[in-house]
Amino acid sequence: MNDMTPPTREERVEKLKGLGCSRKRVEDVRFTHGKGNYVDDIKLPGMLHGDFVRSPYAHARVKSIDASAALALKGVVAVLTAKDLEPLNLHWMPTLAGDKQMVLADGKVLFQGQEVAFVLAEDRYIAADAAELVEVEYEELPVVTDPFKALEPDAVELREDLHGQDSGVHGKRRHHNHIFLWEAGHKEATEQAISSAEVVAEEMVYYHRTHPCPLETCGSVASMDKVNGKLTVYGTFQAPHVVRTVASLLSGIEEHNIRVVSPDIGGGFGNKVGVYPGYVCSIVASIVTGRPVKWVEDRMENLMATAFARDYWMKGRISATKDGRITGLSCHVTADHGAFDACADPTKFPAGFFHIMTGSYDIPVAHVGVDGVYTNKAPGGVAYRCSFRVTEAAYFIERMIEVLAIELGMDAAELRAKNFIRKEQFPYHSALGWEYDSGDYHTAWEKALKAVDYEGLRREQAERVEAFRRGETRKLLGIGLTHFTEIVGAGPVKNCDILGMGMFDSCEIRIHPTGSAIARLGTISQGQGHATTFAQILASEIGLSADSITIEEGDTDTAPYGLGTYGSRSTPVAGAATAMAGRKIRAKAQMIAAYLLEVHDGDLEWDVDRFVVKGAPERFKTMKEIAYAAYNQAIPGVEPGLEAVSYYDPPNMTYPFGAYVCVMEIDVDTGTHEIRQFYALDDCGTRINPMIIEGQVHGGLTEALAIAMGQEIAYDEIGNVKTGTLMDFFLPTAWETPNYTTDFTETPSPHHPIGAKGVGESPNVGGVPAFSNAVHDAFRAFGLRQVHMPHDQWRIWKTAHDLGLHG
Ligand code: PCD
Ligand SMILES: [Cu+]
Repeated sequence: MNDMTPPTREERVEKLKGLGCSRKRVEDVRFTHGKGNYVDDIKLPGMLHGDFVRSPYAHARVKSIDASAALALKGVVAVLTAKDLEPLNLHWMPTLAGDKQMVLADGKVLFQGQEVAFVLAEDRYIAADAAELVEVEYEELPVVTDPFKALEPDAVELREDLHGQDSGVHGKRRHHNHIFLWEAGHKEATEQAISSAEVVAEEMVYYHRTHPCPLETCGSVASMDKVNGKLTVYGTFQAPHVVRTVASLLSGIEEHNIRVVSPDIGGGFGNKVGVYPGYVCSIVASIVTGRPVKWVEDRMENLMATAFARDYWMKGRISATKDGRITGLSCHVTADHGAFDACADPTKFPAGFFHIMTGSYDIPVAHVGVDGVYTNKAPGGVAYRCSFRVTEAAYFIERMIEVLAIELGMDAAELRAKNFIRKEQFPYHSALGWEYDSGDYHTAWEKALKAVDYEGLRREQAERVEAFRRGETRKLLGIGLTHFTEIVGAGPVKNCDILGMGMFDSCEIRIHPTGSAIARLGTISQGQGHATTFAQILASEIGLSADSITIEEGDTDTAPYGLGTYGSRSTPVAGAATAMAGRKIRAKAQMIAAYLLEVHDGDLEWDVDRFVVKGAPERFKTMKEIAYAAYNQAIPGVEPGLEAVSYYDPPNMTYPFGAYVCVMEIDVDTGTHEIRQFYALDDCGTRINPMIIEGQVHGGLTEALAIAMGQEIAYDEIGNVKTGTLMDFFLPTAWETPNYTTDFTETPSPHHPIGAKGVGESPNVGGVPAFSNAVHDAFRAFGLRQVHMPHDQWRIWKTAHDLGLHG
């Protein structure tokens, strides 16, 4: 009897494992069984291995390169230098930021670790041995690692190739080491607001240079099939289609003859957005030799030469009335871009979306100017879990708020609440030109403060300060607050592009006759779990269980064109494309169902996994039945098959937000810290998979912890990288990582088809200021205003020392 009972509506919904379900990650079976397929797992017959000779100097002329000893080593096939690439016009390559970058040293080197020669050998070890045997004669030149010194009149000219060029793609260059000045907002109005304000706080906020450091380093395997003229490139690419187009433009090989595959990727975090010399060299080497060529960098190469992030010196001024109403905000950034401007930003925005720097606050006027500067450091400027300089902006405003609170003698939580954009102001137009889609900051803030018992914490903190002053304790208590607004989902093609390619994204769906499906997207997961979550979006749209839907990404021969995964854009853009393609499937399915049920289209309504005749619930066709009919029944006026594709150009970006509180104990004598509590409330609109969101938040917070508390790419004055190994570059383990409490509110995006916003980057954007503000807050009672990150043990100790707390 029971077996005959049809499932209830709830049971049918549950079976879909659609939106809102904490579905287990389908990709993990493969990973936990050691069956992942990463670039380094790819082994092709006859494959050669490449390795770089890299510069030990930060700035030097390359007088000569002698490869004879290397070439004499058994198993060495070739040694490529800039001279070999020059006839192909590949000794330099364009960067994502409209600059150009040497592929191999052309006459000089500009940073330590720069690629000088590419050694090709029968195996990886021979290649490494041979690289040691290449004799390079260098003549050292003066080194500049400080962007302010780089702009002094007598500073050495770094980019001689640009000599005499007083403008670049982003406008005027006012000095030979200057790249651009980019501005937004109203300068005069802002100056006016600040100079006439009752209270002004001014501070230099430095967000240090760091590095995404994914577990898997960058690499590629290029294979030129000379017989049929087809080039296949496997690589750690966050944007495989863009790599295909660029490879075609640079090599002259027609695009249909290039196949780019991003296999499993062991973490991207922005590190794998850019194009690196290793990719170019492996491709050229394969074209020249006709054999597959693999290049995989090691950890030190990864830290030294690929993709730094941040390095922004942000000089800020914020003004307010005596009772704490913000009246203006100004910021001047000196941005250290290293030797080449290879920032991964949309063309129009050389400082990314830094002008989201007014944050969560209703600030009437603002102005920002960003000076890009060349120094003898590695190029990059990648997002590192933050869509295009948003983390710098969030750190800046969240520090400025704290400094203003000190200036006003006001509680920092109250100051924030007083200035939040109010719920009814959305869509909100910011002073720097953004349209925030939706938000409810006060609700999130109140929830957060209540969850941590904010007032109780402040009382405890005050008691602690007293006890410290009485000599009863050596530990201080810091309460780190942050309310951040993110901007993710680039987006609008009219505003955003990479190398001229507009930033839409795509999804193509094929429903199979038995009612299962494959969907392919222009994005590529690097650990985010797209195979799990995109199937969930579709399940809710088309009424087939997520378990019956395969998601495939990363192979340009099969996936529709897309701009890739970074800047938390997959959910806002490709996720929207997925929903829209699903709706096209449903529209056709409705016509088929109408035919099968012999009713008019309009007499049907969608119900979870079926079309039902209105008013006659016993008459329906399930999606499975419809799929079968689509292929096996002649339906007048309807083509066979059930497929759809959607290219989605988002009308706007999405603006996720969050409220974080970090409670930290600091030992004044040792400089050590202990995180007692970390509360993270995220609002990413409609939640697809709460479990994955929680994982994303944990991961992003841990990267934020790393950055705030110790991680850094540091240089000495002659340009040596001091943190080029995991001995010196802080990567937190379970030991350093605290417990996180996650929470949420849900304010859907009004323009996204399912209301979802991105979330992957939010915890980093909000996390860094929360950790840093906790350190600052612990010392507030003793007069600390601003101290630079990372807050490692030594720097915290030094802060205590400089404040006279060591007696
Ligand atoms: N509402 C919502 C949202 C979202 N989600 C989910 O979550 C994730 C994420 O998302 P998103 O936010 O959209 O993002 P995407 O695009 O996907 O991704 C990207 C990001 O992601 C993150 N995360 C991660 N994880 C992992 N594991 N790994 C990795 O690598 C990574 N990375 C990082 C980064 S850094 Mo950049 O690149 O810097 O710009 S950006 C980034 C996915 O899965 C999705 O689906 C859900 O569920 N819901
Ligand atoms: Cu960023």
